[in-house]
Order: sequence, then C-alpha cells, then structure tokens
Amino acid sequence: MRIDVVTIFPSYLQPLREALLGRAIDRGLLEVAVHDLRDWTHDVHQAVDDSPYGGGPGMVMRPQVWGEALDDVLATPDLPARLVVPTPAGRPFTQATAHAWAAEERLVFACGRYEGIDERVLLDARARGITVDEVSIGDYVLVGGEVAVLVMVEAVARLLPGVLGNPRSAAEDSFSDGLLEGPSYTRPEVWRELAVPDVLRGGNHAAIARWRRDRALERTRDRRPDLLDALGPDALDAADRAA
Ligand SMILES: CN1CCCC[C@@H]1Cn1ccc2ccc(-c3n[nH]c(N)c3C#N)cc21
Repeated sequence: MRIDVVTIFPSYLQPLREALLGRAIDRGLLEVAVHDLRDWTHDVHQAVDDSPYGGGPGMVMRPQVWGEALDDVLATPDLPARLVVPTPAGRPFTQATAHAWAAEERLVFACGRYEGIDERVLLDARARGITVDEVSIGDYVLVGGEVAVLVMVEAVARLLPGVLGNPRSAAEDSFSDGLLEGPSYTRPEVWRELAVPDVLRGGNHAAIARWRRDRALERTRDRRPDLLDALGPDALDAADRAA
C-alpha cells in the first residue's frame, strides 16, 4: 500500500517511521510519502489560509494551494487513490473502515488546520472522479488532521499482510467479533497479592475460551452497551449470564 499525506506540519507524521510501522516501511510492506503543503504556495509568505467568507472565527485553508497540491499528489491514474479528509464533521472511522481501506492500493490523506479546508477542494476532487471520504476519529475536537491521520494509518497498516508478527492478533481484535477484549495477564502468578485467575493457569482450553468470552461480554455490557445492542438480544442475555 502507498500512503501520501499532505500537511503544513510534516514532522507531525514522523511517528509513522517508528516501531512496527517503520519496520513495515523498511520491509516494503508499506510506502509512506509526506508532503509539505507550503511547497505549492507561490508567495513570499507561503500563505495557506485566508479569512472566511461570511465572517466567523479563525481562518480557512485556501483552495488554490490545496488544488495544486492534490493535482500533483493524485496525478497517478495507474494507481487509483482514495482521498481521506479528517474532520470532526466526518463519518465515524471504525474498525470496519480500517478493514475496508486495508484493501486499497493507495490512500491520500489531506490534513486540514485552522477552521478546515475550503469546501470547493473536496467538490472539485469528487467532480474529477476521486473518491473522497470525510471521516472523524471521535466525538472530540482536535486542532488539525495530523493526529487523526496517525491513528487511521496505524489502524489500517496493522491489518496489512505481514505487518503484525502474529496475524491472529488482528483476527482477534477488539471489535472483530463485535465485543471489547477482556483482561490480559502475564507472569508473575501473584503480584502485590493479586493472583492470575485460576482458569488461565489450568490448561483447559475450552474453559479458558469460555472465561475470556464471558469477560468480553461483561466488559462490553458495562462499557459499550451500544456494541451489545448491535449484536442483538441474545448477546445481552449472554452478558448478563456471564457476570
Ligand atoms: C477546531 N477547529 C475549528 C472547528 C473545526 C475543526 C478545527 C480544527 N481542525 C482543522 C482541521 C481538522 C481535522 C480534523 C479535526 C478533528 N477534530 N476531532 C476529530 N475527531 C477530528 C478528526 N478526524 C480537527 C480539525
């Protein structure tokens, strides 16, 4: 997969080259290119923003600069791209989104700042046949799109074949079966007078699987009842029995 990110703060995306994702890049499983939006400005001040029409607080990112940047970055007809624009006004980014995007050959991320990007940039891209996804990583307000891109790229890249050491990790993710993951334990057997649950030390794999399922049901019921509702009434009954 090829990932391009356009931003006025390229260094914000440096964490993509660390650890697991950095190793995936080194192994050729992932290609990441970060572009400085200001490279497409033509004035001495490298202006990327201007006052909003209709008044209001803050500034809006100029369409001319974004238009030229995306013309260049998206100019690869042989590699169809999906343009992703993080915004608090976007559709929720979920694990299902991550799985869908993991099948793409290329993702291009446009990181807005200020009050956002002039709407005509997205309209123009869609008019030129580009798939444009406006997505939000959660119901809180950030200062710009870069942190959201870090979140989304990590969620997508970990699903790519070969990126995770153990492919079972992705298959057994939280949300993969609609439930939150239950608690995890490792050595020592007793720590600060707290013992590992007996069932996990007993070697009965069927009992361990049931215990883990019950803890996942219980945790989901307590923390994310909305997820349980989505699984239907049997799941809620099972969660109540699991407690
Ligand atoms: C605060 N300021 C005025 C109100 C509108 C947003 C703006 C800041 N801002 C500019 C570009 C930009 C992109 C994403 C996000 C963002 N916030 N929360 C999310 N879940 C996000 C995503 N994904 C915020 C952004």
